Amino acid sequence: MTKTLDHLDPALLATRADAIADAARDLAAFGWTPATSSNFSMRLDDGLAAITISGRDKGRLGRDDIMVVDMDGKAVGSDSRPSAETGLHTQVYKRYPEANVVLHTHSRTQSVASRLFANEGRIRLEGWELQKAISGYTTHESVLEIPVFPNTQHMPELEAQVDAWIDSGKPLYAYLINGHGIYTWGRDMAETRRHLEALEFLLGCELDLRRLSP
Ligand SMILES: CSC[C@@H](O)[C@@H](O)C(=O)COP(=O)(O)O
Ligand SMILES: [Zn+2]
Repeated sequence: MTKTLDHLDPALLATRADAIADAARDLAAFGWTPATSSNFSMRLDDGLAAITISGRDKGRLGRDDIMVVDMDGKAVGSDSRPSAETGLHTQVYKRYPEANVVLHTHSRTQSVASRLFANEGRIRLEGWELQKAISGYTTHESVLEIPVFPNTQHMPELEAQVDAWIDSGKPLYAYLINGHGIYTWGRDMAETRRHLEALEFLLGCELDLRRLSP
């Protein structure tokens, strides 16, 4: 059955679109969304999410740059093309019912770290106080693993890699895609931004350590 927006409160969509645009403007100002890269979404209900339209300048989003998709990534009530990476967003909503926001950015730090750690397939973070910015982490002594998946333009391949990591029982709070960027999520926009900002900081610290260590 074709889904419609009939049962969706337009005020809810407008609020979510504004929240996405506000966050995107800030992240773009940090320089993390160069050249129309990056994509952002928020869950609307069990079956729908608001997501950025493909190819838009993420630093200048308005309500018209956000559309609705179902959990199969299909456009609902719009002829626009959703983000090319919509499948990675809906995957998070399907795998993590508590997740309501997904943020994907392409910062220089994220991009360089993904290349540097690609051979190891993961970045192991340990000993950093800021790990506690990730929900569920209460001490710098814990180990926070961020996988680095090979990049591909074929989303089902990427989704399969993410599924395999989750199915192996390992915790997943974020992942890098090699030469591409980072995906992270959370219960609300504040938590998700905290995750993203902490990870950006931690990846930068790891890069500095590699640069400075003899
Ligand atoms: C402009 S290059 C980056 C894109 O290929 C992609 O990785 C990206 O993040 C943005 O794609 P989009 O389709 O606008 O959501
Ligand atoms: Zn991307």
